[in-house]
Amino acid sequence: MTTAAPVFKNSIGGIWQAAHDGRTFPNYNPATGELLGHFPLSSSRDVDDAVNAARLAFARWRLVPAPRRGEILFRVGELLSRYKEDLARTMTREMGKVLNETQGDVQEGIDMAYYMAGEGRRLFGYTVPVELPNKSGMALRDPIGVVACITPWNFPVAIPTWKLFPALIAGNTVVLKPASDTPHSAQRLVEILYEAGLPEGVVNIVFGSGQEVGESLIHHPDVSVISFTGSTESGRHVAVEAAQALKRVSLEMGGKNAVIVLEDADLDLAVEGILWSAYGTTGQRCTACSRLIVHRDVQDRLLEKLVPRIEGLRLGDGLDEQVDVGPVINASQIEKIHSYVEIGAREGATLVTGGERVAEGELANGYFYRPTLFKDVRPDMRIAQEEIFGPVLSLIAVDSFDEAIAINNETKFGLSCAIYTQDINKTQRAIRDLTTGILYINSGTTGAEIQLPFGGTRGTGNGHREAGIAGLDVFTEWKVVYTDYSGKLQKAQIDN
Ligand SMILES: NC(=O)C1=CN([C@@H]2O[C@H](COP(=O)(O)OP(=O)(O)OC[C@H]3O[C@@H](n4cnc5c(N)ncnc54)[C@H](OP(=O)(O)O)[C@@H]3O)[C@@H](O)[C@H]2O)C=CC1
Ligand SMILES: O=C(O)CCC(=O)C(=O)O
Repeated sequence: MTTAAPVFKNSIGGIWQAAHDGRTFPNYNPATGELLGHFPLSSSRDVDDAVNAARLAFARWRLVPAPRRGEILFRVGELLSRYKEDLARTMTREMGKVLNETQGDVQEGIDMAYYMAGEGRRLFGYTVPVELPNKSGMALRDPIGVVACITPWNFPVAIPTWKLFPALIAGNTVVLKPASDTPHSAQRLVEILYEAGLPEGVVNIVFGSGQEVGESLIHHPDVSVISFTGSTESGRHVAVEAAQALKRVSLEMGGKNAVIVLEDADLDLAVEGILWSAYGTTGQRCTACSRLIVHRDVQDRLLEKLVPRIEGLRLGDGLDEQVDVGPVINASQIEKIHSYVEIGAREGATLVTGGERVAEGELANGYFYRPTLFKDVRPDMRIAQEEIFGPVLSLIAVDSFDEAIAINNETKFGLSCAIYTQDINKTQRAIRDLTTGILYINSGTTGAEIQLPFGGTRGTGNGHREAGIAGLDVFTEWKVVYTDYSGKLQKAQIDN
């Protein structure tokens, strides 16, 4: 017996509803090709409704005391914990990464919920002395208004929570536009928010394309803040368009992250870090390692240990617990990955392993790509400079620590970086000289924690950070309050 794929709806003003014109788009499993459901293919009319609902809800939500807002987020954390397994399976089905990674993705949402719930009882401002007697000065955080959150497919729960929860605790309301490749995970997240007691309209979700829903959101006059994660191309476009209306924009975009292995490194430790940073999530993390900068003295020994481990990675459906590496997200992504492999070969890099699509047996209906390693890569090659977002690693041999640092710093991105060495002096110099948002010493380039700021230098972003206290800066406006309780015009006020 076959059951029809379910049809999902937008949530606007707390009511689940179809798109105005009733259009839908399908959602498929990238490992099997199975049809998972249909989601509204929304238009600017649906965006108008959602922004209007968020605008109306803002008038009330900003007045809810922050500790009460925090209690709702705490309940969200509890519900996410309760549904963790189910959510992880939903995510693996629509996105492909293996179950322990999708569990980790949900866990980041849980961590963020509890963390921001705590912020509800802090939201620290500060007081400082002012120049006159009987006068005080303080700075406090105000919410801004309606926030548009535009999110990618690689962290379908975690990344929305990194945006939603700080926005909400600060008293803003939200319209979420999730990636078209992972609508179901986002739909479940919004259901959970309402189950936790969020008032109607405080979070709205509108499904549909970047071209239509995304564009309408970034141009909407009542959207005050745009928080975007995705490609450099889309992020730049969002920033340019939003600049016309002087909207606040936070961008989190690509990476070309390196693992640096120095001549004194513990190579077994390095192999573990490289393997999971380069091929975990099938290389589809903005923090994934795609450059391996290795001191020439240890290159051969490292390859001897690393290559068999790469070739031993098991590809398959992420729901199977024996599988290490799931599919890539969709057809255009697998074409992009393969085109970069061809570019690498043309540029003169040596293919050590991988370099092909796998479509045999159980893998026939999915988008599987063999974990790939190039060596003899020069730092100026396109495979060493451009974000591929797939399981492709480029080894660049160097002769010194200084050369490794310089090569790391010479890409247009600067998100994360790892260095393997036993030399404390070199780790200190690495901390000083690597221009990176996140530095890992003796562990891989992935594994960010939500209590610390997340984001990068150069073209990775536009200077903002997500998570930690810094994550609140995007969603709050500083307000300064002076109170004069002297009851008279003071001399220094006249002198000024
Ligand atoms: N830094 C990161 O974490 C990520 C980086 N990437 C990079 O991006 C590449 C392409 O991935 P892709 O998903 O296409 O990334 P996009 O930048 O196209 O998508 C990210 C989000 O932006 C939306 N969007 C697309 N165009 C617009 C627009 N004009 N206005 C407003 N919103 C828009 C998308 O909607 P829709 O899904 O409907 O197109 C999605 O919700 C990857 O190969 C990788 O290099 C991708 C994902 C995450
Ligand atoms: O690797 C991590 O720790 C976080 C990765 C991430 O958020 C991303 O790839 O977008």
